[in-house]
Amino acid sequence: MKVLKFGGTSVGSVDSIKAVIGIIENNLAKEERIAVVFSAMGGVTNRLIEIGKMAASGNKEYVSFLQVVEERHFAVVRALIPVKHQSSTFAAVRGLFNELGDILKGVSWIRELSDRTLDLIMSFGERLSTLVISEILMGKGVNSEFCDARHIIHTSDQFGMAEVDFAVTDHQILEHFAKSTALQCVTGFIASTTDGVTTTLGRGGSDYTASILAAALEAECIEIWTDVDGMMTADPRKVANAFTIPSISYAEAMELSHFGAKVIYPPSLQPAFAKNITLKVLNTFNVDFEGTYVQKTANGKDYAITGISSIDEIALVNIQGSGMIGVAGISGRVFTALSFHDISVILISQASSEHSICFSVDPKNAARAIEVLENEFSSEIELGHIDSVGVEKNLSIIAIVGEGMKQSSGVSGKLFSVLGKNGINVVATAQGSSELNISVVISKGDLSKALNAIHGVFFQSETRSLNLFLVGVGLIGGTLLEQIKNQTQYLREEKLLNLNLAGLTNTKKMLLDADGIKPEEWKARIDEEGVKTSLPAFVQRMIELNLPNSVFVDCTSDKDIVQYYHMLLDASISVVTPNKVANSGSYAEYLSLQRTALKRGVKFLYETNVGAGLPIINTMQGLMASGDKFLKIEAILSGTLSYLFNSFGQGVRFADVVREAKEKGFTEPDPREDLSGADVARKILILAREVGVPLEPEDITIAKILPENCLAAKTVDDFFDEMEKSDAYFAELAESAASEGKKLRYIASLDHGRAHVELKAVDANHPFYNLSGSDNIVSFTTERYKDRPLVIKGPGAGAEVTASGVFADIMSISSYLG
Ligand SMILES: NC(=O)c1ccc[n+]([C@@H]2O[C@H](COP(=O)([O-])OP(=O)(O)OC[C@H]3O[C@@H](n4cnc5c(N)ncnc54)[C@H](O)[C@@H]3O)[C@@H](O)[C@H]2O)c1
Ligand SMILES: N[C@@H](CCO)C(=O)O
Ligand code: NA
Repeated sequence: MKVLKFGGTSVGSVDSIKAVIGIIENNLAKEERIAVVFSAMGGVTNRLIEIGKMAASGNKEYVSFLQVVEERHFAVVRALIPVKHQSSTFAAVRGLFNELGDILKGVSWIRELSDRTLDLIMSFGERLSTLVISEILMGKGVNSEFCDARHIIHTSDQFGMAEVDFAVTDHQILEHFAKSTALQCVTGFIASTTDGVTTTLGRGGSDYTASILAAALEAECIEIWTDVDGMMTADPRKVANAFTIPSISYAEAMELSHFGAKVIYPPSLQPAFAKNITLKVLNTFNVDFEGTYVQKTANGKDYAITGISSIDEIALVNIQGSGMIGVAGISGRVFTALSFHDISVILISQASSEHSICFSVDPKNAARAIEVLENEFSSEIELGHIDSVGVEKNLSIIAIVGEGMKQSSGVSGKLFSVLGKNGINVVATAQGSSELNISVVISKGDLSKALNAIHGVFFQSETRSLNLFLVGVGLIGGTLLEQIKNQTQYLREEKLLNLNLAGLTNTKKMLLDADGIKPEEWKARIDEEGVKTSLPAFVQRMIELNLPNSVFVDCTSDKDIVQYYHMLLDASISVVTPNKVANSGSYAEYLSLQRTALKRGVKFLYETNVGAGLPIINTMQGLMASGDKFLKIEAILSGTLSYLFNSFGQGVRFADVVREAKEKGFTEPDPREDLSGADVARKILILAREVGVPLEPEDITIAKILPENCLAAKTVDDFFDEMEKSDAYFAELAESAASEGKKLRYIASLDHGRAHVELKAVDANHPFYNLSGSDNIVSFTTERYKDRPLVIKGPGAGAEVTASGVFADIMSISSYLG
């Protein structure tokens, strides 16, 4: 025996009823013995309540509202019952509406709507839907019978939420089902007293009907047919990656639905649970989908938790005072007073200091809760033993639920760590000793971010997202987008990582889209949908979006952008950049960025500030963290200058090689920065700071490469003109080095806390002699690398290597976020 229950959406329209009939016929074809329970057509119960209230208030418009409800039922009859059988069904439906019309007329006369009358009015919803569907089945030749549950389920006269008399009910169900072999189409939700007065079963009433039947008939299974794919790991409207939980225990289902998962209402399934009857939650609109099995114990688990659920809005009430410490009975009084005033408490937390108790309630009860407690403790408040009672609003609760967390360590660690890494403050927390549920109270504005971030870490085999916001789509930014485009599939398939480009701006236009901008479409989309660029607006919008795992990527050389780094890091958004401006300003600024990132638990990464993609800064940070001491740094840090000195010589003009370097993407957007030595000076400054030497920009001495006329050039074009004029000067430089068998090298060094940059001619014995192309080289002499220095060498400029260094920083944030 199997009991099938179809909810309001499943019987809400002609098409959905067709699907329902198909499901029933399938089951009958398998020669399964089944019983079916129906809710009222979707929305009808609420409509009937409204109509009843209108009638009671003397509003005659209820008549036309009722006609609309009637027409919905007629439409189903017309569509699904063969014409020659329609008239008897129409007559029966009309008969019910006449009866309901009379009742409502009475209500409008006496202007009173008791709970008892309301139950009677509501009962028409299920009576109508079930009658019509049983007629449709009969029209299709199915041997079926309409069963008015008021004849078999008997209850107390607590209208609105009547209590079932199981002794009588079970007996009547068995007797009724023994009488006939026809398929029973049973009205959900409704029952009656032993005197035959109509009652209803309260929230989840039709599930309750199915459960009562299944328990009495000792069914193997109840199928709850609804409009979603079973119970999900999280609310799919809030978490796009949520997926169906294949198997869940009764206890877990209880916990999840207490915290807002509305697919089933477990208290109404208690009779079935008590008899270990399996429950399946299935989708009428996706018949072949497996759905969710709800059983006493769930089948093997793939994840540490089973699901996440939340209550969007709660208020947190806090009562505290030194007079509470060690005093018995305070919490008893708190909760007795609340229960006396019918205020339901959602979560309770008390720290072991006993100094305060906090609990959360529905916000609409918050003011009353305070009043109740201030009354209860008025004398303690007066004596100062209890401070006044406080309330905090605009909060949400998130609960992670699962039997898997019992006696397994690390679950709460993971929860709090992902919240921390996303800058989400936990206001209160509670975990019962059943270890089935850990609840956290957070700010309402962080709810969506928190749900997505938590879902990401606990359901890892589902793809996680990293949200990127890119500023500057020039050489490096553009190349980065190209690299991301080419890696998207690999990252998704192999690393289960979705790089979601959520925002993009160039100097003209900007575009933000939380759902992502495909890298291959960015140009077209920014053209069509972009709005005028405004960096403050971009940053503000990003912060407002409040997406989890957000990373700001600055691929400009903009000097003013840096002011936003603080704001971003402070909002727990990581920053990745090849732009050296932030780290080469004042030391105080450098330090404060480092501190802010640390404080907020996010990352500020800038590996490409020095040597492009070469692992220079990471290596230094690793050595520093592990306690090595830097004694000396010597380095060639300009890809552009390296290329120049490797390429120009006999017959090659200096200005032409600079042009080549620019074309190859080695130079700064303004090549004067490279040739003036400024770029190298910034880099050695950054390296000095990385090893704890607090230098300021003016502390670096820079030897000039260029003659005065070049340095004085006002524009980049003038600059090239001046270099052409200075050809003889450069030729002389190159020849004098070559004549001694030497090569020119622009070497930066840090020694005994002093940094300088100088132009040297080095011979073949010098370790920096053998370089080619845009090679950089750094040589670290440290306490651990004393006899032979640690050397890192390779191409230190260019679009591909720089963009891939930026990409690597982004990837390291993704692994940090887990
Ligand atoms: N080229 C290299 O080898 C290399 C290596 C390491 C680091 N870097 C650094 O990478 C950064 C980018 O270099 P690039 O070669 O791509 O420069 P680029 O001039 O090609 O690109 C920068 C882009 O940013 C845009 N931009 C500037 N300010 C902006 C703002 N406020 N809002 C939006 N867009 C803005 C510009 O219009 C330009 O399109 C620089 O900081 C550079 O120092 C470059
Ligand atoms: N312009 C820089 C790019 C790398 O920072 C260089 O030439 O080295
Ligand atoms: Na680097």
